[in-house]
Amino acid sequence: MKLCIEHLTKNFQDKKAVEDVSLRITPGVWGLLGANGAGKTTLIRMIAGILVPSSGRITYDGIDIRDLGESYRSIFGYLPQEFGFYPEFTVKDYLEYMAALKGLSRQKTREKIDLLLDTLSLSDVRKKRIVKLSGGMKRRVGIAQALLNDPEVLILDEPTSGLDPGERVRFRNLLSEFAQDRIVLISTHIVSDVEYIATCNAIMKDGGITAEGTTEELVLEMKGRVWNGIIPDTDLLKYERENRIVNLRNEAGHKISVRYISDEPVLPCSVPASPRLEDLYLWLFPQDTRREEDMKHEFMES
Ligand SMILES: Nc1ncnc2c1ncn2[C@@H]1O[C@H](COP(=O)(O)OP(=O)(O)OP(=O)(O)O)[C@@H](O)[C@H]1O
Repeated sequence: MKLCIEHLTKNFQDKKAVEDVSLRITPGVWGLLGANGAGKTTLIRMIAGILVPSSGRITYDGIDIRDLGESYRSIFGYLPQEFGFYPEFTVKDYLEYMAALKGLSRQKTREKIDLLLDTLSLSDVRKKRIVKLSGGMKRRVGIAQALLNDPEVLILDEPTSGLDPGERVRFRNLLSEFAQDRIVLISTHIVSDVEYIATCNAIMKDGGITAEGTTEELVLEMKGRVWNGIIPDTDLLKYERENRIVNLRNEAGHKISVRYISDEPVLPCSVPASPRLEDLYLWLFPQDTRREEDMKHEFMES
């Protein structure tokens, strides 16, 4: 079971959304990390066979997915960022409709829907119209449809948006279990979605893959660059302007404990911190580092 992406490029007029991307994806959970506009959705839509690459190819077990046609779709599950449904559909109607599109038998459809509704805590709303559901529930319905055909390859685009923290944890556990002998690719800019469950991560930036490896391999890059310091709370904005602060916590006595990235310790009372994948991500995508306005807001609320 191997999904190979070979020198894949996608141009939209003069915009190169994906440029010369190559990946060999084997069973396990893969995290595809990148900021907004990095090219993740474009790459995923090509893997899903919805977008035709400008150049390069994608093979599954050595055969071009365009030649696999219907048989590729039957082993494939996909949760797009936004999924469409008729407004009249109840959860059950929608899942039955999707099961029919995927060619499941009636018996299999019934069994699978019952199981997924139960696993995703949707049994109580099976007769509810999807439009009436909360964002998190809608997302879980989307996840259920992606799992209907027990896909060998499961691709999820920003799967946890709208899920509450408890749902996120349950969802991560579900995926870890599901990925034992399958390929699960999760595209996200939320590092914690993949940090502890991904067998491998690929980080996308400006249409290309800038880093690839296990979480342990990737965080090595940040070794000796992550620190914890303590600053007076009145100096937060000054320090924030001058340093790459990735996290903070209010302490007693008008102090703030600050996690920051720097080649050298520069804040008072600095001690080295164990690097995490999030540190590397924020190093690569400084624009996703906590914005000054967010920090000011959080600081004033606390
Ligand atoms: N149909 C299109 N026509 C023109 N440009 C596009 C099109 N689709 C995507 N792009 C551009 O390609 C780049 C990559 O977009 P893409 O949606 O793949 O990024 P992304 O990493 O998925 O971002 P997000 O997390 O915001 O969805 C962006 O600059 C985007 O504006």
